[in-house]
Amino acid sequence: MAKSILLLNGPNLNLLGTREPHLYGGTTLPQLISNAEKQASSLSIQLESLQSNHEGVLLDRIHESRGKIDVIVINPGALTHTSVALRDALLGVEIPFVEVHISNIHKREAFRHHSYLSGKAEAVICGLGVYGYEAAIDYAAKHIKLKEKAQ
Ligand SMILES: O=C(O)[C@@H]1C=C(O)[C@@H](O)[C@H](O)C1
Repeated sequence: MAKSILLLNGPNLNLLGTREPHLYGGTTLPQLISNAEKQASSLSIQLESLQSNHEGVLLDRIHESRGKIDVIVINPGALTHTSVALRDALLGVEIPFVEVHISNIHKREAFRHHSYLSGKAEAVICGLGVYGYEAAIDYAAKHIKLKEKAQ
């Protein structure tokens, strides 16, 4: 079965490009997804993606990924700081994940400094702008290839 990455973006990330560009930059979500698809393809890895403003939709997509997705790259948006359910879903399907934040959450309001996911992530990338997604996908691909070699 082809190796695959699921790229998840949480609430308000559909506004990328116009949302607080001093924090999140000018790249739109469609541009970001297109770049990610091209990068994954160059690494011979399938990429699926979903953005949702609804926690349950993200949870359902994670559940559906069990046994089908090799690594999840997720920017949970504000759910980072609030959602035990999202942490439980990721742990529940036993799929390794990489956490991405466009901004440096540790340089922002105190309520953004805590993540319910970071303690279980393979890696946490924040503050690199949208390049963080490129780094995360590169890391995820390496994780997949290392796992293939070990088998
Ligand atoms: O930097 C980001 O990508 C994260 C995106 C959001 O929407 C915020 O709620 C997070 O606090 C930070």
